[in-house]
Amino acid sequence: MQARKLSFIGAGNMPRSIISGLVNGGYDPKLITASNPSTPKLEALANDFGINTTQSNIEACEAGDVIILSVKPQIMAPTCADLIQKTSIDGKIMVSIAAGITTDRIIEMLGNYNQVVRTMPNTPSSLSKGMTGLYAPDSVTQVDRDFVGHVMDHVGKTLWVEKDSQINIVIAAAGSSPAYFFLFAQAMQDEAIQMGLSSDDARVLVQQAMLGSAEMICHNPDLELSELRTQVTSKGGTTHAAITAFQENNLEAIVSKAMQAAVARAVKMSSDL
Ligand SMILES: NC(=O)C1=CN([C@@H]2O[C@H](COP(=O)(O)OP(=O)(O)OC[C@H]3O[C@@H](n4cnc5c(N)ncnc54)[C@H](OP(=O)(O)O)[C@@H]3O)[C@@H](O)[C@H]2O)C=CC1
Ligand SMILES: O=C(O)[C@@H]1CCC=N1
Repeated sequence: MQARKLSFIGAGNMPRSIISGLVNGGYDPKLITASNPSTPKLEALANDFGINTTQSNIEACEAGDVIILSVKPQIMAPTCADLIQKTSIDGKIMVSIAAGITTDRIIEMLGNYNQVVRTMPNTPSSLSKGMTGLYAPDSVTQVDRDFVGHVMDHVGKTLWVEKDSQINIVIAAAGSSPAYFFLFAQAMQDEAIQMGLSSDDARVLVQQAMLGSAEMICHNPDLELSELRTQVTSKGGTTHAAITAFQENNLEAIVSKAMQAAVARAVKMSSDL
């Protein structure tokens, strides 16, 4: 697939993760530009990955064929308004990574420009272990869908959804979920420290168990997750005691409530922004 020039508007945590995965995955850094109002993140991106940087969103937009709108949802509207007032976006593919802004709303923010792809990536993209959900309206050609999918394939796996609203499920299950796993890992590390291990030893135990478990899930696609759990759980043993404690304290209900809260927040943001 022919490479195209990518410009990121906003250079915070998420675009940095994508840029890291792209460059480490072989995307030519000379084809990547990022803009940001302050310079420290731009300097770090230029030093670490050799990409082009600018403090001007307009310059970044003019440099790119594919524009990745990477600002916080709350400033997406004024950022888009500024772009369409000061430069032409005709012929460009506009990609949003923002949570809680529907595709229709992005199109509206861009003055009814409908070459828009809505995506929801996550920060493991920095290690090319990301998960990105994508949605595009009928106005976007298959060639352009394929290109945006190809870009995000550089930083992990991709999943196209049929309806814009399903991006909110991607947020709950993958966009936000690295934070759930970090919280779980932190709670385990804290308890192992309480029980008498050093912080470093507690961390290595937790991180290696988490990594190995994730790898087992990936390498055993035909095994249900419940079966992988059963394989660890000896009758009358320690795992059974721990799992019983989780279930008596409604772990499944807590997870369900947390994912529903993420979706509800995205829906609320969509109505406010
Ligand atoms: N973090 C995550 O895990 C994920 C985030 N997202 C989405 O990614 C987007 C960015 O989030 P994230 O990177 O985490 O946010 P950050 O807070 O890390 O970064 C926001 C960046 O936007 C910059 N900025 C502020 N105003 C402007 C402007 N007018 N023009 C250009 N850049 C500006 C800020 O610059 P400065 O430092 O100078 O203020 C900052 O670098 C959001 O829409 C979020 O919903 C999606 C999936 C996952
Ligand atoms: O918390 C947020 O709103 C963003 C979107 C998904 C992850 N971070």
